[in-house]
Amino acid sequence: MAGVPIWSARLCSALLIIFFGCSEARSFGIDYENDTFVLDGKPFRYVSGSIHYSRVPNQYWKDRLTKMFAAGLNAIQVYIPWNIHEPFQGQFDFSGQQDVVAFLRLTHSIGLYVILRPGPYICAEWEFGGFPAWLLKGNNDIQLRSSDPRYIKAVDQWFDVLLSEIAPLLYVNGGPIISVQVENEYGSYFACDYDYLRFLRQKMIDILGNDVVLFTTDGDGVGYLRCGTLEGLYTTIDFGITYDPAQNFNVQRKWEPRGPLVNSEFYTGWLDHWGESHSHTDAAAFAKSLDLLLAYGANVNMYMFEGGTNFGFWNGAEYPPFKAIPTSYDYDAPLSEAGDITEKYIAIRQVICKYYPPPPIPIPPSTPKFAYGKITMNLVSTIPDYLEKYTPGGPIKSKYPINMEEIDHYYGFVMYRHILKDNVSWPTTLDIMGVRDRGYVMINQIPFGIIEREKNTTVNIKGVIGDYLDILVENQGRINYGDNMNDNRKGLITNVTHNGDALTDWLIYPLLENITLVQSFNLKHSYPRQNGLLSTPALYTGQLVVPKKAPHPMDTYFDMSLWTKGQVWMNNFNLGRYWPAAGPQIRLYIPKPVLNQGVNTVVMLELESSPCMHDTNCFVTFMDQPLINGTVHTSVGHHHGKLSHHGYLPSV
Ligand SMILES: CCCC/N=C1\SC[C@@H]2[C@H](O)[C@H](O)[C@@H](O)CN12
Repeated sequence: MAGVPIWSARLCSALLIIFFGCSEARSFGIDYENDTFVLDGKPFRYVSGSIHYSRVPNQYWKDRLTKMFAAGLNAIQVYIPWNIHEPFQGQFDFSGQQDVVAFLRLTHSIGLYVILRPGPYICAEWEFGGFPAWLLKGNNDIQLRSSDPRYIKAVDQWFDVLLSEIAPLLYVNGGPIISVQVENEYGSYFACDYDYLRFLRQKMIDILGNDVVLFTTDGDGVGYLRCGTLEGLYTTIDFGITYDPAQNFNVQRKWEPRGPLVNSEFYTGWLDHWGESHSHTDAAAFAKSLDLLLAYGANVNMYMFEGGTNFGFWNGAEYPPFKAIPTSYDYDAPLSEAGDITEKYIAIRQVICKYYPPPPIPIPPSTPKFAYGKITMNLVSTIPDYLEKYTPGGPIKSKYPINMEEIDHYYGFVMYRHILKDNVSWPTTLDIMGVRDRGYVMINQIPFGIIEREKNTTVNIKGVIGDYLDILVENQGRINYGDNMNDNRKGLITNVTHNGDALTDWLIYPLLENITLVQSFNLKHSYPRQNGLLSTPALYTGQLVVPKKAPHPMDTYFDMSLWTKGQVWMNNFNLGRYWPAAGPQIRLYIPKPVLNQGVNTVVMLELESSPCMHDTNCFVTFMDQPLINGTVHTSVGHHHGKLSHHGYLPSV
């Protein structure tokens, strides 16, 4: 699809002026003499906040954006994740939760301008930094974020489609978009490929025209700006709390001696990792620093203002070492994950009101939360028993294991099955170096251990000819930052070996894209085996009954603190990953739009250790309070010392 030429968008704008007598052409630019942005010829400073439409249910977009307007912001900053809009190469989705145009129009209607960050790379603790995983299929040595022609071809096609959607929403064309970022902290990446930046700049100009402010953002260090900036793109920086803005902005002034001062990511909080304490930034300290920045005349975007949730499999990861991001992206932001007003929100609003008239609307209330209480969960099937029924088309057969990208299964789980060709006595050690990222090893459904990338990639087994060696692999999220982003393939990316010899002939089952099938299961003979603390990965279901009267349903929180690690769906909506055994997140946010009045169906995949082995604990609880700062355990999953190699079949 060719990009819509800019003249057509410009023509629309001109016709608006002619036929509707708009008094003057709209304009947004930079006044280098007075070191300011200018909007329709008048000095303009933005006080902005970041929100990601992909992390907030679209039914709640208006609630969060209105709260941002009520805080005194005049703009929002938003990323566009490429992977939610082009799930398969050449297949585009801008509908429903992906309707970015609707989100931008809604933002405009509320009275907020937009600072757009279309990437193509966005970082953001988002899966693969926004890149679609199909970029890695077959391209074993693709160099992302460079002039690699394979990468450029994919970006070119994507930007033709995306920027054509965006052009009519530029400020000059009657929309809210006042500026557009090129790439993202490119100076932090090793490639330093100026031709790549020049390609992006030209692509944006070709479709968006010359009347939009294009800018870059990098950490406030000379080392970052050396490779992150480009002629024709306005240089901005990002940094957290400071009590000496001059020192921070001196770095920007080395590249932009004149023009507006801009902190594009003023950190209100910070990201979390499973197994590490929840991040916190003091509200008063942040407010004091914001006051100094506004007094200094800076343009500020607060990152994040509304963090939201990594629903589904959309979280990213840090590397090295590999550390996955939790489901909650609360970020200790002024608006909580559920959009609740916080102390930090009030403190920020008070500071903004020192510089601008108070917003013309009251602060909207936090949405009500309800504790729906405890429900019993029931076993549906172990994953090995589920395989035959779930994949009617049968598994993929291969001599050696195949990584997820090659089988066009990009997110979630894959089961790799090998039927033993020899009797192997205890302890036979398997090397599974290429596990990406975490694997659950079974013999005939008996757990024999957990393997983890770069931490523990060997497991001892025993078995006889014909036994099933099953390895259930979880893709915990692709690395979203740093120089290792090209190495992001998932599943088993190398062979499984014993004494250096590769095991051959594998059956490969992509898992759990369509959770609706789980409801049709009634496998009586299926029950989890237990070995030490581990139980066979298995599916469980339960029913939550919500009163059939207003104000139900309401937001609620899913507490599975007796469970260990897995995935959970509500009414087939993928709420995300849970890992209370690691923390700090102990409960998952369930937004009201996911629930129905009446019966709601929960499905859980418990990977490690089910509480249902002891009938009394097979339940989950719905609470009215979040819990994302719980106890953390870094040495999670290392049950090996407690495994016996006999395994036993408990009575279930
Ligand atoms: C020390 C690593 C810095 C990497 N940059 C980060 S971590 C949190 C934020 C978000 O990822 C944001 O998307 C980045 O642009 C900047 N940043």
